[in-house]
Amino acid sequence: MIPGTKNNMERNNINPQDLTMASDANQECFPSNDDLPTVLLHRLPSFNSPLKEILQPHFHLLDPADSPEPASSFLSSHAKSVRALICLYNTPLSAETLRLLPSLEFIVATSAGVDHIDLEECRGRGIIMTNASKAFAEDAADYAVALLIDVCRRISTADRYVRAGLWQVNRDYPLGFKLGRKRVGIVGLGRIGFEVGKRLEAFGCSIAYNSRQKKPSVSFSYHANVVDLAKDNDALILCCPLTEQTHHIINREVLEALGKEGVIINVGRGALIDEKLLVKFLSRGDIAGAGLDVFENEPDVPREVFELDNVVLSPHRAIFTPESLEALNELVFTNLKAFFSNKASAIGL
Ligand SMILES: O=CC(=O)O
Repeated sequence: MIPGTKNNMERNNINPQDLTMASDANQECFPSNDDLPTVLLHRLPSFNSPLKEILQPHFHLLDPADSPEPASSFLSSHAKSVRALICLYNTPLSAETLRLLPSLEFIVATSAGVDHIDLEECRGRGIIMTNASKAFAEDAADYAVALLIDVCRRISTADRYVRAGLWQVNRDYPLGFKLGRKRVGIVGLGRIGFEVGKRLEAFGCSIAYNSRQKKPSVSFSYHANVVDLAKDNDALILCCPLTEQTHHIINREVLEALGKEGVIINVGRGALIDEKLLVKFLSRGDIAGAGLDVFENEPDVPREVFELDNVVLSPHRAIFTPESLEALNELVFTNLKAFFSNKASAIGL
């Protein structure tokens, strides 16, 4: 266990059973330094992480950035021994890079979304992969709800109004909309979507969702397609992964179905929405507003939305808090330990 993380484990519902197995495994499987499994830290040079210090005593950790060699030649000399890879945040992981790693069995993605990883290559080779939604779900869900409240009640706009000294000039600041009793449709009911639903139920909203399959254990109402979900709800919250099937899942038909009073919140990926079209709908008042944490070409944001008071913008930060990052470190450590102790069932997905 990583010291000082007990509170986070409780907060993030990491199963202590997993950790027990992982620490037993530590004693069983890593008797000497020579036997440590080789784990590659795959990261853009700008990404740093305390994971390195945490993992170094337990694994033979390779970080190409530590070597004077260029990353490509570093990989050709060390790649054969790599059994696990940590893909830090959205560092692209192509089929070409994966093919340099013939012994790779396990990928630990430190992100919730894995659209930057060549999944077809992973599937073809039977490489096991975990993502980090378990560590990030609660914070991402809080943020999605915060964006929805902000758009409905015009909080960011009100802040700008007060700071600009407009309150003194005009006391008639326009009213926002009540959130309670609104109908909210969640697109993608994974860990994050489910946490969003739980939170909004407590606000008195009715919750519906669309996902690939109906979830038998969930009481929210299921819609098999997103157009119907949009038609029947006041707001859509996007929490699904970006795949070929979900690219531009929010298209003209969905935006028209959502209608003039509708609000859209995106904490998934920018390309879930046809962004150019969204800008048109927002500018013309064909939907009521949007809260966007993600964009199609980050960090570029369409300039037209800067002028729009019905849009709340955020720089892809929904998942991040110091607490979620600590939970992420715990999760990565636990999963690697579980994997290398042949206790794949203990991997926290
Ligand atoms: O957007 C963030 C993530 O996918 O982790």
